[in-house]
This record gives sequence, C-alpha cells and structure tokens, in this order.
Amino acid sequence: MSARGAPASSPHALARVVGVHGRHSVIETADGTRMLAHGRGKKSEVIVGDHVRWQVSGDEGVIESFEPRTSLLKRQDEWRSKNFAANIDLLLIMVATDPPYSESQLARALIAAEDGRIAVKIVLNKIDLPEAAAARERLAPYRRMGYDVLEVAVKTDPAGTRAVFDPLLEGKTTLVLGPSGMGKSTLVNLLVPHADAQVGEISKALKSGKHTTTTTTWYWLDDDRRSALIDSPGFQEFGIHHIKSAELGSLMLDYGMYLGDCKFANCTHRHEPSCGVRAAIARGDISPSRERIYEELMGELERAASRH
Ligand SMILES: Nc1nc2c(ncn2[C@@H]2O[C@H](COP(=O)(O)OP(=O)(O)OP(=O)(O)O)[C@@H](O)[C@H]2O)c(=O)[nH]1
Ligand SMILES: [Zn+2]
Repeated sequence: MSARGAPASSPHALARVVGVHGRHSVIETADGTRMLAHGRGKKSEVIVGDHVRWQVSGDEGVIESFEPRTSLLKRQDEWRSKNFAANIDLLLIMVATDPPYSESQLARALIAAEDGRIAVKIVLNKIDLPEAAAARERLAPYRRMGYDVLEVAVKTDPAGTRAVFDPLLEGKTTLVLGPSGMGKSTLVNLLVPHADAQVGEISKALKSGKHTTTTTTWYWLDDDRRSALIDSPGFQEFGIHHIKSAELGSLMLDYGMYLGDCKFANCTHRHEPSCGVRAAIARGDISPSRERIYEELMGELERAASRH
C-alpha cells in the first residue's frame, strides 16, 4: 500500500487504521507514520484494518473515504453492533485447557467467521496442563467438521509456539480473539517485537496520556510491515444477532453437512419429519453439545428477530 498506488482520479493518499478509540482513530500512513485522524460527519465509522483515503489538516488527518472491505468480522449483542476488524486474512480463536472455555462462545465466534467468510483456526493453549486431554476431547466435534486445532503451550514452550505461528502468520493480517484468561496477551508478547512501543505510538498519536488503550490494536510482526497481528480484548459474550435464524444451520458446519438430506427446504431441524440433521444427531454424527448450542442460538435469534 502506498500513496503512489492511488488511482489518478483520487487526490487522497491511502492509509491504514491501526487503532480506534471512541471517535478518534489512529492511521498509519504509507511511510509508517502514525497520527490522529477524524472522519467527516457521522457516516465515518472506521475500524481497525480499514484502508482509508485521507488528507492532512493541521497536525491531524482527515479521513475522506474508506476503501471496500475484503472481509469484516462482526459481533453484535442486543444493544449494539460491533465490528471487530476489516480486511483480515485469518482469524485465530484462542481457547485454553484451563480455565475451561465456553463451547457456546467458541461456536459463536466460528459462526461469525463463516458469516464473514474469513479463514479460521482454533488455538488450544496450555496443553502442558493435566486438563489437556479433556479439552482435546471437547474439541473433537470441531476437528471432525474440518477446523484445524493448533495445540500450543505459549508460556511453557515458546519455541514450539513460534514454530507453529511464524510460518502461519507470514504475509497475512491475522486477528486473534478469545475469552479472557486463555493466554492471548502472553501470545501477543511472544510474537510481537516491541509490543509496548507499538502500543505507545498509538497512545501518543491519541494525545491522551500513556494509559489510553484502544479496544483493538494493530501490531506489525516484521520490520517490512508485511505480517500483522490484531489483538482485541478478551470477550465474555459473543453476540451474533446479526445472523438470520434461517442461515444458522449452514453456518454451523456439522449441521451444514446434512442440510441436503432434509425433506423441506425451510427445515428448522427441530421437529420436521425427514430431517437430515435430526437423523445425523440420532446416529451420533452430530454431537449433543452442538445440538444444545443450535437450540440456544435459534432461541436467541428468534427472540431478537421478534423484537425488531
Ligand atoms: N500453564 C500455562 N499457563 C499459561 C500458558 N500461557 C499463558 N498462561 C497463563 O495463563 C494466564 C492468562 O494469560 P494471559 O496471557 O494474561 O491471558 P489473556 O487471554 O490475555 O487474558 P486477558 O488479559 O484477561 O484477556 C496467565 O497467568 C499466563 O501466565 C501456557 O502455555 N501454559
Ligand atoms: Zn432438517
């Protein structure tokens, strides 16, 4: 990305959004400078990872427009919609052997990734702990539906962890997310050189004291600025109310495998006769935990839809 790459018709240079704090955003220009920038008007909600067109205004930038997004990871609860990040190539969902993670939250994040058409891998951290076998077992349905599960011990085996992630993250923009306590900060500190300094530059650009942290932060993994890791705060609840209940089955990949066997095109896989999904559940090809999660999410999505 460089200013020289801008089409001749556009007078504005390209920059990348590397931090957002309330209505302020921090952009990184083509030469690597980070500065505060504001959008024009209300229609200016940029998120980390956005490519924007901007121009100088005093010692700040003004965002004139943003480029079409190649991907968008969304999360939504009853109250508000939250975009995590734009233009990401890979999503890592981090869980750990201990404390135990919520399978429902994992399933929701996977559904959001499928909906956003983003490549996704599950990271199982802390495999040095005795709970590893049980955690691995809980992930078996996810392996069966085709998700890669990367097993690591970020703290106790940093070299092994680097061997897993260095080649994987090369040349990509990767977002890592997961519930609190899974080891995300430990991973960011292992993989990101000068993480503090990179955050410091963002805080400095925000001009609001050194403890200001943005909710989602962009880190470069290399000096050439080719590989990036985006960190977001640990979540408790991953809302997916932006998903339509009729689409849920196809976004849950184990359900998705059997949709072609349902007699009715609009089958909800709950009580209809000749339902391919129910047959798969009866055979044990779809695990009871996944059926429970589907029921829970259908209930939520239907309640959300009836309120709108
Ligand atoms: N046994 C073990 N503990 C680990 C490993 N990785 C991280 N931890 C520990 O797990 C705890 C949580 O790690 P953090 O990196 O703070 O977790 P986090 O996901 O960033 O949590 P938040 O900051 O709350 O979002 C810390 O006490 C880490 O030392 C690991 O591979 N094995
Ligand atoms: Zn069905």
